[in-house]
Amino acid sequence: MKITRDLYQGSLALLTDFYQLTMAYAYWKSGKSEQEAVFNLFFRKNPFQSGFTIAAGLDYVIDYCRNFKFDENDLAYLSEMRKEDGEPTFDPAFIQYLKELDFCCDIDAVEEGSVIFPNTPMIRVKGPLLQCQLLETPMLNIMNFQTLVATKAARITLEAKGDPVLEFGLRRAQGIDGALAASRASYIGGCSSTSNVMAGKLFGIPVSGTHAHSWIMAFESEMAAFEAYADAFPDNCIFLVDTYDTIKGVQNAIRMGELLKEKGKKLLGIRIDSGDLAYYSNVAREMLDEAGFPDAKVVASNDLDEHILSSLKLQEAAIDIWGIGTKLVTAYDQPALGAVYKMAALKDHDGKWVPKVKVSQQSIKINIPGYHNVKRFYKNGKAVSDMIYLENTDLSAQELTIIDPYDPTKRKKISPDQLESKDMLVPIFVKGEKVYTRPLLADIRQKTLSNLEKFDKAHKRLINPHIYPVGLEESLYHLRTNLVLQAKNFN
Ligand SMILES: Nc1ncnc2c1ncn2[C@@H]1O[C@H](COP(=O)(O)OP(=O)(O)OP(=O)(O)O)[C@@H](O)[C@H]1O
Ligand SMILES: O=P(O)(O)OC[C@H]1O[C@H](OP(=O)(O)OP(=O)(O)O)[C@H](O)[C@@H]1O
Ligand SMILES: O=C(O)c1cccnc1
Ligand SMILES: [Mg+2]
Repeated sequence: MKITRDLYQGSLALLTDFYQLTMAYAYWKSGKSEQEAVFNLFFRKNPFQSGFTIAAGLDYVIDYCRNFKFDENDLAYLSEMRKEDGEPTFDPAFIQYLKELDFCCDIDAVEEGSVIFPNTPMIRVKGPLLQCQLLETPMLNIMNFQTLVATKAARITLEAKGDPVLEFGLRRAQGIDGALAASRASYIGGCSSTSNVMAGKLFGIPVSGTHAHSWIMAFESEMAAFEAYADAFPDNCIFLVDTYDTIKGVQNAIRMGELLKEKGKKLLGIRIDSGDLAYYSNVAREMLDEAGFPDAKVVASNDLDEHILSSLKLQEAAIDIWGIGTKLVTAYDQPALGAVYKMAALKDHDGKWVPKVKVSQQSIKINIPGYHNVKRFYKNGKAVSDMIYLENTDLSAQELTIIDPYDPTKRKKISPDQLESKDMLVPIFVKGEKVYTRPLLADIRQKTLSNLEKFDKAHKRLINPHIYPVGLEESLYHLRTNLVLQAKNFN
């Protein structure tokens, strides 16, 4: 088998946990496969102690659902599976059922690039129980990682305060697919470009880069290396100055700048990849300015993250462009988001929806039941709170109360007629048909930036961000409380 090409043989249907398939089989056998259900995908805590999260990955989910099909190879593999007693794991009639399976769910989701918060549904799936169940693992796989990295990228780009952030992560990313998804998510989160050429080709992300220390080391002197690079790329000269001695490197870059000037070309900048970046960037800035290159940019890299970036800004480092790899694409300080996918309602045999809760000793693990949506309220263009509400609730009252799902003493009154509002979930699939027009990636990135603008800076600071209010509409709060009490046999 070719490991890195054609590995999936065109089908992702088996990219799931085995228990999804055994449950699917058992649903089918017990006559429950077509019973209608609602599931929600959500997370319980913002990553990185952030005050917000950026949604990413929906486009992959759309692609997954559109190609939701077990192909001949998948079915052959499943047919060959055996139980301990040597009998086939799956009845041939079930294999035939899978073969004919036609994706027919309704899916609503928050758009990529949305600013989102714990406990609110990112994706809501309604459809036959068996299909809803089969979507769990692949959707979580996709959404958990891309949302995590998009959030990390947004935190970094917010601290960069408009300076370009170049994503350099490919060499340290979690494998091939992890690298591609991370480049995509980093761009959604606000990075300007990627060094990953394949991500550029596949997703249309701008590709950019400088050169490595090995380039310098391949020549007899740093100056000779700069000259050869300028010869090949006279319009794209950003010289890496720290291979031997950063100050001498900047002097050489300035000499090159003068040579380029004589040819009617321009020194774009320098890159510093070691040492005290505040100190060296300022020394380099002064040298470049004095030599008549005020437009030459200083690029910095070397194990940067949002915290070091923020510190460098406070130190007034003269850095214009930030190259960030490892800590961005691996989401270094929190390797997984922890989003979950939980049943919220099931239709009974009389066609009535029954809301469902999973009870837990840990109150944070008790899900929000029912077919619900999220409404975001805005005042003077700024987001003020999110309300999770049951779709059939009458919201025409003058005043609504939202209640914190984990602390009923935390409440907020909302006067809907004095505020603008929008529902966060938008229709993606209706009965298996795609109704959503997928935006261009560059537009999603733009949306992230403009969505973040709508939030007060208190929610965006790195340390102890102010918690954005998200609450349950009162009747949903009571429904949930009663269901939990019922499940615990209190009433
Ligand atoms: N002024 C600064 N304030 C805070 N952190 C900084 C500052 N300058 C550099 N850093 C960070 O400090 C760390 C320095 O790491 P390290 O000691 O491994 O690098 P180095 O010795 O400078 O370079 P290298 O090992 O790549 O030659 C990096 O994460 C870098 O981003
Ligand atoms: O530091 P990151 O945020 O991951 O950014 C990417 C790094 O990759 C390159 O060098 P590499 O780390 O391969 O070698 P180095 O450690 O000698 O710099 C580059 O010079 C950066 O340092
Ligand atoms: O283009 C660069 O400067 C670059 C690319 C990948 C990793 N580090 C640096
Ligand atoms: Mg390094």
